[in-house]
Amino acid sequence: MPTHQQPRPDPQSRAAGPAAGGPAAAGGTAVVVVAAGSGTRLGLGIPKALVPLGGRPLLAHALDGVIASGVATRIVVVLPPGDTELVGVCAGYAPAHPIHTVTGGASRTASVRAGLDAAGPGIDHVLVHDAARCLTPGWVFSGVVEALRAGADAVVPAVPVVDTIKSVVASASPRIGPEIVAGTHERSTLRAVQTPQGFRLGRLLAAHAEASTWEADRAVSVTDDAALMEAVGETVYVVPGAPESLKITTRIDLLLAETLVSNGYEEQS
Ligand SMILES: Nc1ccn([C@@H]2O[C@H](COP(=O)(O)OP(=O)(O)OP(=O)(O)O)[C@@H](O)[C@H]2O)c(=O)n1
Ligand SMILES: C[C@](O)(CO)[C@H](O)COP(=O)(O)O
Repeated sequence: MPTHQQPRPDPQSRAAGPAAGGPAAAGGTAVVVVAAGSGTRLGLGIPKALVPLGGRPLLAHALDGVIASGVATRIVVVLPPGDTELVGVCAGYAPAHPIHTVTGGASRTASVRAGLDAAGPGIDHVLVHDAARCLTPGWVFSGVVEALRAGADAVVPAVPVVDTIKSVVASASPRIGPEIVAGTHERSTLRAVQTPQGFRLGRLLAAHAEASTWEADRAVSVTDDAALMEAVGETVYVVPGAPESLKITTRIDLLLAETLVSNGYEEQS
């Protein structure tokens, strides 16, 4: 069944939280929020997680969403090296919601690895979430956790692709145009993948360990954790994502996010 035709889960079901458990939920669920990126494409000269949205840093919106979802037994935030401000944002959630902070690396994959190392004892499942997807609704977190509890070792939320996607190669006549089309993908099979991506912690750690032995160019082309799981032969399940779970990458994304916040989307999620 296409993901977009699946029913939207009842938001009340998230109140069950991690203790409710299921066949595959013996231990806790850690949420690793990766927030160590520099925000080069946004171009505001400050780490993206610190950029204000509706007057509060992106990271605060992301943490509000994680906490409201009720799925986390432990929250780990991965921060840029040398940060002094985002650590204060995290400290503001204590004592009700203690946030564990660690320093990230030069790539998203390195930052995720640092977060996984801090997942702590008694954790079965981990959700890896981009701080840049700071408006993700709680029902997306719940949907990922439900699939893990039903027995999946890897789960991604996704939405159908609305553009026609083509592969390209370098053109032999750059005077006319730099690239030519090499093929057109069947759109009905394509999904735009979001975060939080959920995993059985041991399996994701094993995939990261395997990836650390790869050649640099292969490792650099990995843009999400699910791709590491795919590369080691794991089955990755897909559950519904949300359009408002956009990744704030460029100025136009920030403008859209400002509009969503000022129209009360967070309160509705
Ligand atoms: N070394 C890195 C790079 C990225 N991220 C995180 O991974 C998520 C997705 O990355 P992206 O949106 O590309 O963020 P930036 O790396 O900050 O953006 P840019 O590439 O424009 O610099 C973000 O929450 C970002 O903070 C991270 O923790 N560590
Ligand atoms: C993980 C991700 O958000 C899934 O869509 C995406 O791959 C991150 O890409 P980025 O280039 O590191 O922002």
